Amino acid sequence: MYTVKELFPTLQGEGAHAGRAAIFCRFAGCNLWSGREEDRASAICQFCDTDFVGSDGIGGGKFDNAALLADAIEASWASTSAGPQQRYVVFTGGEPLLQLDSLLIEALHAKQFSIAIETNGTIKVPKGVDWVCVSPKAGSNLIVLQADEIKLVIPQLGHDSIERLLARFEGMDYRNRFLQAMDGPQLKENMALAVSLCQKRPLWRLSVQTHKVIGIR
Ligand SMILES: C[S@@+](CC[C@H](N)C(=O)[O-])C[C@H]1O[C@@H](n2cnc3c(N)ncnc32)[C@H](O)[C@@H]1O
Ligand SMILES: Nc1nc2[nH]cc(C(=O)O)c2c(=O)[nH]1
Ligand code: SF4
Ligand SMILES: [Mg+2]
Repeated sequence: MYTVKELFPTLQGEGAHAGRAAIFCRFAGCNLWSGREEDRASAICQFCDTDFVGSDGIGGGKFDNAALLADAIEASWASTSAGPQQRYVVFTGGEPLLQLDSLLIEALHAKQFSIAIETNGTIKVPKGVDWVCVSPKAGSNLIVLQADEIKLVIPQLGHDSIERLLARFEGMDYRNRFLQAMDGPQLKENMALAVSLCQKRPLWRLSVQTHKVIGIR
């Protein structure tokens, strides 16, 4: 059984694949926050911009098996009139690795989908995922030490220690490195910090949450 908060066609808004047509499958639940506002201040991850509780969003629901969820993802792709080429699904959440498993990966590969994940990097990635974006969270135990993409939301630590953190990630096996300004009341300041860090440390590129800028989901 898979619990999906929402399932919708859109464009990937962030990172190396920004602008690419994708189905977003947002799984319910996360291991770093309950999703309840009253727990936010005591959570390991406190800045989340997403509602991932329950299965009541657009296209959400409980799917009894991998075949049923893969069919729903395929139907969502077809709903945009896209043909069978370039099929792409992004699993996010919440934390998708609490639910994504080899049965679902196989069912989607059988339908010629490329599979991407957005993960906090605390859970082992199953075989067969085609694109891994890891977004480490301060205070969590990062175990995904190799990925296609790292997308670090800043600031999560004092400004001095951000540069030490960047230096550490520069020495690791991430093929694309992005900084993303933390959304919220300080977005403007955070964006200025991200821009200046990208200028100072050109191994990093800026990831703008383009879907928010243009008003799509
Ligand atoms: C909602 S998370 C879900 C996937 C996974 N749990 C993770 O944290 O990577 C999706 C992406 O949004 C980023 N994100 C969450 N809250 C944000 C915020 N307030 N500002 C900018 N990015 C944020 C996360 O770091 C992650 O890259
Ligand atoms: N369009 C769009 N792109 C995204 N990239 C990462 C997202 C996420 O919440 O994981 C996201 C999202 O929610 N919408
Ligand atoms: S780890 Fe991801 S889904 Fe979980 S609370 Fe943090 S940003 Fe949100
Ligand atoms: Mg999002």
